[in-house]
Order: sequence, then structure tokens, then C-alpha cells
Amino acid sequence: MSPTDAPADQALFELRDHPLLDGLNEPQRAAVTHAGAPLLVVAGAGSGKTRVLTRRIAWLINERKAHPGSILAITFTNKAAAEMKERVEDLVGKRARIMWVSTFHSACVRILRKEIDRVGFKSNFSIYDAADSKRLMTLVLRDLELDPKRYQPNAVLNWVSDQKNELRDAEDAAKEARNSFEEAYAKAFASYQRRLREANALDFDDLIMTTVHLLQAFPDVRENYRRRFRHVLVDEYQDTNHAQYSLIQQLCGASFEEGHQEAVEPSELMVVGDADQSIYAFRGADIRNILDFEQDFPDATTILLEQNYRSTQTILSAANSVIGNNRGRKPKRLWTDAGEGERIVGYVSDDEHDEARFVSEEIDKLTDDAGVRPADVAVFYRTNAQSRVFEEVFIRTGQPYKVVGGVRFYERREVRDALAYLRMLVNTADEISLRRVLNTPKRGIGERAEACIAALADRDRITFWEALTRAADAPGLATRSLKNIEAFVAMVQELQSMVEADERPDVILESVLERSGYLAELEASDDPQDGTRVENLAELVAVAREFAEDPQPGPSVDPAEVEAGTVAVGLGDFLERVALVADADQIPDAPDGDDSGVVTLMTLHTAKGLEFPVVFLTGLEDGVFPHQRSLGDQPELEEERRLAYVGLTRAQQRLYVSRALVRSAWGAPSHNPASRFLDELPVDLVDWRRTASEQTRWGRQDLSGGSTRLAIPTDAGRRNFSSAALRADAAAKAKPARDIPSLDPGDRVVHDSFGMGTVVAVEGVAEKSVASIDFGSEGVKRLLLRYAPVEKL
Ligand SMILES: Nc1ncnc2c1ncn2[C@@H]1O[C@H](COP(=O)(O)OP(=O)(O)OP(=O)(O)O)[C@@H](O)[C@H]1O
Ligand SMILES: [Mg+2]
Repeated sequence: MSPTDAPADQALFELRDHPLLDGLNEPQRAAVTHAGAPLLVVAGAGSGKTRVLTRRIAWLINERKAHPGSILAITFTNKAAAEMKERVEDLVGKRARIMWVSTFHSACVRILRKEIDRVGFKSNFSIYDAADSKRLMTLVLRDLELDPKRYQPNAVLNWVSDQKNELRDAEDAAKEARNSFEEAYAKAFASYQRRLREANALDFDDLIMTTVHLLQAFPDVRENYRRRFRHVLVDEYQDTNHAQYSLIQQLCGASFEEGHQEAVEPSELMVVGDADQSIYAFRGADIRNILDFEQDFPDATTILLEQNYRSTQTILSAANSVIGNNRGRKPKRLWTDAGEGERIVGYVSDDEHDEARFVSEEIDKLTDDAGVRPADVAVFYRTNAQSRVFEEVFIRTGQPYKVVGGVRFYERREVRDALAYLRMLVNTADEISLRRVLNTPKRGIGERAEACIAALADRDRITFWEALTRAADAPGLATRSLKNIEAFVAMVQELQSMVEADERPDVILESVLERSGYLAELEASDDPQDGTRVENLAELVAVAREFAEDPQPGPSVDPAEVEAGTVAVGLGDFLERVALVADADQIPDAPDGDDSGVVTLMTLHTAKGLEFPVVFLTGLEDGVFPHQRSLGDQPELEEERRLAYVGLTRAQQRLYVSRALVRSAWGAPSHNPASRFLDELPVDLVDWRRTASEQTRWGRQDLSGGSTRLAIPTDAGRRNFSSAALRADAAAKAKPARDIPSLDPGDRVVHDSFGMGTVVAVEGVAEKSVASIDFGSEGVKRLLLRYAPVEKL
């Protein structure tokens, strides 16, 4: 029992008119004002769980006089965290700024940057994302001489991830291996961990696992955080995995840890969630965490919320009817007084193009006749690849849109290369990053030379970087390679001195791009894709500049220190920010804050927690949604159904469901039957605009008539209308790093490497201006003028 524990009923009675309880129903108020024992709020979608959690934070600060620094709130995405923080600030003012509102990963990074030296890492550790991890695992499997057909890096990594989510290290995994296959996996796991450690790097799962191990192993660290975080609140609790669950236990001092005499009293814990919305089992999320809460915390209080404030009765009934087909769930009585609302609209299309056209036309009608703004509309699909067709139609019709997830900016090759440069500058032990850029662009350090250096590093038990600095000792290294390596080392050291001097991240990045020759190589290329790459790099510079001009410390920096003004914001913070950008965070905001003209496209997974007045749920076909993989597997099918429930319950007023009779996947058309989830919708709630039988009558004609397929590459589309364009816009607004020559067609110029040339064309303005210049025998080059060493004659 906490000393602050007060009789809740009485508090409620006295505070009924409190402004922080405005617009809350009785059980919501009870949750906000609850004090003491662990609190579980379980409730269906749209019942105000997130709202309650946010209000509770404000309540803790204002009424319970909790210090904002003593509050830790966990959300599922960085964006959700930012919104929650903003909301609390609105309610209680600026002092809320020093709270920790973050994702599990960000909170762990913060703790680790302070404490990780205890477990033998340096505090400037790198964070490996999926692609880095895959690269490292590929090296590991090669070293272990495992047959790449039988042991695929991704499969091994998934297995390793499962182990880590269960908090099993390589040793545990080896002990528990049941067959030779798993033994090999465990070996790869051990070797992978060893190499991560050598690189002073952690992968995503390590962030959580290492924090848990650290808190378990060092009582003083644990007590320190427990003393600090007197209140822990977790949103979307149904999607926590075992490791995250243990983290919460460690941080709160869970009451069931019998036999442990802890110096610090347990913190107050509040978790909110909905078992029906658990959609991350494939990442180890465990529904039992929510189902067993009362067993795990015997003195827990549970509050149920039953009124939905988001959707119409029609939408709610549809969602309830679908989820009702899952077995072994606790039935819920979710109701709304929003009225029946519009019927659900169903549409059977000829193919995916026709489906996209239907969606687009319907959006036009809604915006013309029904007072809907494009920003009110979301289009959901099961897999990222499905966005392409919608993008094509939106580009053609000029409907601005944004894609959440998909081919992500930070996953593009050139962006990854640039970031690898930055990362190895900050952490030279980061071998994966270092080797990635060693010969990129080509500078005469080939695979043989790299192998000689690796051998030297092995022999002398030094890092790859140290071996590079001592390349002269490497047996068998050709003189020419040695020279090239020495030049590379000199360049890196020079760039490092900028990092040490706390130069701005954008300035360092620009130097990297120029000094490394990376940009020059792209600019010299005739491949039009390289032109795009140059633009993407310009955008990355713009992102770094924005960061430098509005310095926000990386997640590892305690907001309290920022308030105190004691933190320098540097390259490390920038990299951290970039590393922790998760899929769901790719919701770009318009630069001027006016997003009202933009339709949102996203996968169902990223839609969690959000709401939109109008929702299109597309691709409802067995084999697409539910996903092919789940068709023969009951638990997986139930997870797909929960995903459908998430999708349906995002809609506030209008819901559309659609499917295509023929869909091309990997170029081959497939005829998929209707999704079983469509059959699970109550018949009388759906108004079928077009059915399968009508399609056979009209379909052919439609196909030949209107379905012109566009050859617009997806990338170009994204650049036009989505996040990249917004970033580019920011780039255009930012101050140029140097004077951009103003050129017109016909102007004569001189370029440092290509010599004299004549301008053929100029596109774009300011930072984005690109000139096509004819350099005679060197050919015509497309150059980004901001960078190109061009002078007007
Ligand atoms: N008591 C209330 N009165 C009016 N509106 C409310 C009330 N409670 C919540 N809402 C509104 O209902 C909507 C859904 O609330 P919220 O997003 O908090 O639900 P949730 O339970 O977190 O949903 P999900 O399960 O999808 O995460 C929001 O627009 C919220 O502002
Ligand atoms: Mg919510």
C-alpha cells in the first residue's frame, strides 16, 4: 500500500467537478483517480483507454503532486509518445516536459546510455536495425560455414529474436536446443552476440534484454530507477512481450517477487489494453500478459470500460461480429450512443486497379458532397506492397496522399551508406558500418585487402578499425591497397575531429559526402536512379539541418537535463533519433502543419491506436487478408482476425470494405475467394455497391475501358506527394550551405572534374535545383547544384 492511497470513492465524490475529470464517464474517472495497487484497464477499441492514461498523468502531477520526473509512460510509437506528451503539457503546463513518455526501446536506450558500462559496452554503442543485423548474421553464417540454403539469415535472426524476447541468451538457447538444427542456430546466436559486442553494438531486441539483465544484475541500478519512477503507465499493454513485461516488473518492483526484500516500495503501475487488439504475436507479444495480470499482481484492481466514443453502432456491430468468431476470448459488451450511422459500403472489383479507382472516386464524392476532408480518410491494406496501386491512381488524379511505412526513406541504399559513415565516425568499433563504407565509393580497397585487414584484426585481437590504422602490419597486403587504406584512415580521422569538435550533424554529413567522394560518384553517373539518390541525400542533409536548428536531444538524453540546459546535442543524438524511427512513426506532418488535403495510406499494423472518420479496408480476400500464411493455422488466423478488428474499429463514421476478383502478386494474377472476414459481417449492415455476379457482367468492359495502367515508378510517386516531398520542402526552406550558382540553359560552366560544359536544362529551385550539363566527351550529367563544384563562366 502506498502512503498516498486514498479512499477512491470519497476522492471521486469530492472531485466530481474537477476540470481534469471533465468529459470522462464514471469508470474512466475511477481509473484516472485510482491510487495504490496496480491498475489494469481493459476495454474494447475506442473506449477511451489512451485518453484515460493521458488524463491520469495530468492528474498525478496536478492532484497527487507527483514530480513529473517520477513518471514513466510507455507508448507503442514515438509519434504516440509525442502526442501524449503534448496533450499532458496542454493540461498541466510546461513542467510536464521532463517526464519520460517514450517507447520501450527509447526508454531502454536512455537507461543504457547511462548504465551500459556495467555490462562491458561503451556508452556510445551503435543500434543495429534489421538490415544491419542481417548483414552481420550473413557474415556469421559464412564464418560458421553453414549452408546458406538451409540457414537463411532472416530465419536465424527471427529465431534469435524469439529467444531474446523470452530473455534467453545464447547459452540458454544452446542448452535448450532440441536438435542439430537448433544447435546450429544457437551457435550462430553466440557468434552473432560476440560480434555485436566487439562492434559495441546492440540490436533492437538487445535494447530491452540488456536493460532487463542489467536491472536484474545490479540492485543499486534497479533501486535507483525504482526510486525515480514512482509511476509507470503502459498503453497497448496487450502487445508487450515477455522481455518488456519483465522490464516493467523490474522497474516497478512487482509485488509477486517473493523472497526479495527490496529497499524501495513498488511503484504505482497502470496498464491499459485490449486482448482483442493483440497483433504482434509474431514479435513475441503475449496476450497472457494482459489475461494473467490479476494473477501476476494479486492485489490488482481491474476497471472495465464499455462505452465506445469513436464509432457508430453499425461499425461497432460489424467489428463485434467479426471478433466474435475468435475462440477463448472474454466477451465484451461494447456499446455506443452515437446512433446507427451510415451502412457499411461493400465493393467487389475486377482487379486491384479497379479497386483503387473505386476508392479514389469514392473519396472524390465524399469530399464533394459529404463535407469530408481528404485528411479524414484512411486506406488500409494488409501488406506494404499493396500501396503501389493506390499511389498510382492518386498520382493520376492529383490527390495528395502520404504513405505510412512502405519503402522507407531510411532504408534506401544511399541513406544507409551516409548513415554508416556517420555511425562509424561516432563508434569506430562498429565494424558493420565501417566495412560498409570502406570501399563505397570504390577507392581501391577490394575484398582481398579487406580480408587481410580482418585477418590482422583477428590475429592481434584488435578491432577492424585499429587494424586499418596499422595496415602496414597486415601480411599479404598489396602496396597499392595499403596506400588507399592510409588515405581512407586519414580521411576518417579528419572527419572524426569534426565530431570531437561538436560540429553540427548537417555540417559533418555534408563533409562526409564531399570528402568521401560519395556524392561526386553519384553525380558522375548516367544512371537516372543516381540522380534520385543525390536528391535523397540532400533530403537527409535537410533532416540533419532541421535537427541541428531545432536541437532535440536523442532519446538517451534525460529531458530533465535538457531543461537544465546541460546537454550538448550532437551527431550521436541525431543518429539515435534516426535509429529509433520505427515504421509506425513514418507519419509525416505537412511542413506548414496543414494536412487537411492529404489522404493517409497505411498497413493495418500501423493503424493501431489511430482513428479516422472514413476508413477503406481493402484487399479483403482469403490469401491476402487473412494472409496466406495463416490460412491453415488457427492461432495465426485468430491474430489476423484481431487485425481485422483493429482495422474496422479505426472508423468513426463511414466504413468501406472491398476486394478484388483478380489480383496480381509477383506479376502473376491470382483469383482469391472473398475473405472469410467479409462473411462474418452481419449481412444487413453492408450495402453492396457491386457484387461478384455484377462484376462478371460488367467487368470485362470496365477493364478494357478505364484501367489504364501507369508506368509511374512508386518512388517517384512518393517523392511527389509524401514524406520525402515534405522533407524536400524543408530543405528548400533551409538556408543553403553555400551559394548556389544561378544557371540558365545555354550558360557556360566549369566543373572541377568534368571541365567545361554547357547547361542544357535546369529543374527545381534553390536547394533542389538540378542542372543537366553537357560536358562534351564526358557526356551530359545531372548535377545537384547545391553540391556540384560548378562555376558559371
Ligand atoms: N468520456 C468520453 N467522452 C467523449 N469522448 C471520449 C470519451 N472517452 C474517450 N473519448 C474519445 O473517444 C475516442 C477514442 O478514445 P481513445 O483513443 O482513448 O480510445 P482507446 O480505448 O485508446 O482506443 P484503442 O483501443 O483504439 O486504442 C477519442 O476520440 C477520445 O477522445
Ligand atoms: Mg488507445
